[in-house]
Amino acid sequence: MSDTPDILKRIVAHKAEEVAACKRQRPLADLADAVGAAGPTRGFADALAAHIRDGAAGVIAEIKRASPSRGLLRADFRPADIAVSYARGGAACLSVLTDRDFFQGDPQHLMDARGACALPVIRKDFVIDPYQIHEARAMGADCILLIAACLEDAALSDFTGIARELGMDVLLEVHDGDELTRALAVPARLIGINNRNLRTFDVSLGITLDLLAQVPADRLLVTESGIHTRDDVALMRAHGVHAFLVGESFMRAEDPGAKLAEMF
Ligand SMILES: O=C(O)c1ccccc1NCC(=O)[C@H](O)[C@H](O)COP(=O)(O)O
Repeated sequence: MSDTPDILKRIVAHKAEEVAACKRQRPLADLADAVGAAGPTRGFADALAAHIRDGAAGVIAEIKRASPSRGLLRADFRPADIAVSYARGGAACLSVLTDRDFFQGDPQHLMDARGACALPVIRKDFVIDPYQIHEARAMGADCILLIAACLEDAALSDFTGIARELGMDVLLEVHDGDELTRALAVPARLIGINNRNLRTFDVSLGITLDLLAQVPADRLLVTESGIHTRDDVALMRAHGVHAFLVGESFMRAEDPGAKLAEMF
């Protein structure tokens, strides 16, 4: 794929234009009312931890129509129905893509999914500006994703603080040892190790296995991407990794929640 090597750069550059347009349309001050009306958060990290404490896997089940690496994943795409199916299948939390241009996502997908069940939801997008954190809460999100590869140290720390002030958890995502070192300097409870290299799209579960020893016990490690089989789940759990973020395998299944129950 000719456009893969710079996909993260392209997404971030595009995101800056998108955020600037959103700010013009709906200034931060206007978001405050929606943030106030959003109601309490549902406790994303707590829900994951509770599943694991009970001996189960903590599954963050993803709702995404398409991705840059895989193209269209699901033609029959109804976020509310998928959310209900995931809740029935035993998910601890939901992840909903809100990026329109690269994932065919939409903020409405998050609102529909969250409205259809009682599960906490992470806004899965490329956060590069505090505006998006307020926007996330305004649309109901209980957690945001921060990607170490997209943000300087100061932003990782500041954005985590803003999310916490708004009552949200943060899933701080890394892909290598340097990013993990930077992430551990930030008081985010959830550390995501993405098995997918977001620049080349290579996926290897070895990324989690190589880095997991460096994650202290007071952080909750989430393995992300490339989990497709019961063997993948068993491999991770045998290494003490009990929290998972899974998208593609569920999205390609006719009944995503049944697929979740079967794999976990
Ligand atoms: O998946 C992509 O193509 C992608 C490209 C650029 C940035 C992020 C991308 N994916 C986000 C994710 O990492 C996954 O949605 C998530 O971890 C679930 O992975 P999977 O189970 O493999 O769908």
